[in-house]
Amino acid sequence: METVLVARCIFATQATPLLTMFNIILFGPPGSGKGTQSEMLIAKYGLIHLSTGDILRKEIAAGTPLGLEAKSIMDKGELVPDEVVIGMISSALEANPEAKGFLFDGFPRTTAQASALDKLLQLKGTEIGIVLALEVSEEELVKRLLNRGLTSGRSDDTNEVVITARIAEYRKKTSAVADYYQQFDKVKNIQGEGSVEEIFTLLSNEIDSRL
Ligand SMILES: Nc1ncnc2c1ncn2[C@@H]1O[C@H](COP(=O)(O)OP(=O)(O)O)[C@@H](O)[C@H]1O
Ligand SMILES: [Mg+2]
Repeated sequence: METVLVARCIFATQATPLLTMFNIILFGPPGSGKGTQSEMLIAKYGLIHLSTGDILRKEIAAGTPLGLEAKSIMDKGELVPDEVVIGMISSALEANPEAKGFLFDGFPRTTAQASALDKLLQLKGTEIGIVLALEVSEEELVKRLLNRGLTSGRSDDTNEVVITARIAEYRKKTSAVADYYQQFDKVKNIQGEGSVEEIFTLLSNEIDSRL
């Protein structure tokens, strides 16, 4: 027992070690801070970051057939078909057999994706540990996304019509994902307005309480 505690203290000065696999969904509307907080969380907990948006944008940049198909959908602020993103996540899970845990960002975006993810994780003998849902007002979301559009190079961030369509798509199809995980008592709502550090502390405290 003592040895374990000492080992934990040594590790704690660098990163918080995960003793068993722990998987997190960072949930919230576009612009709620998922990407920002993900970078900090993966560094702290040694998780593998799986952002379907980032993977799709890489496909677009590489000019692959998948990227071409995805671009026309994403430019309208709509969701890429379930089977496409589920396939991407399935490959990413297979490509990281040694992972201590995964941080899902921007996925699942529909309840069909959520139940597919549960099945994929079950096959690996693991599950979602917690769904952290960032709450941000619509006014603040639009402000942040337009601001991100000034530097992100993302065409879907520069047009307010597309931004509004993405938020509407979130309310129509994605918010139900929180209800899906609520039935398993896995959702924790987090105040997503405030400084990046304040929000990071709230997220970390929730994770630490479940480890
Ligand atoms: N706590 C925060 N306060 C203000 N702006 C933030 C905060 N967190 C993120 N942002 C900004 O909001 C925009 C969207 O954040 P991002 O992390 O990309 O969101 P998401 O991945 O959920 O779409 C970015 O320009 C980012 O710099
Ligand atoms: Mg993002």
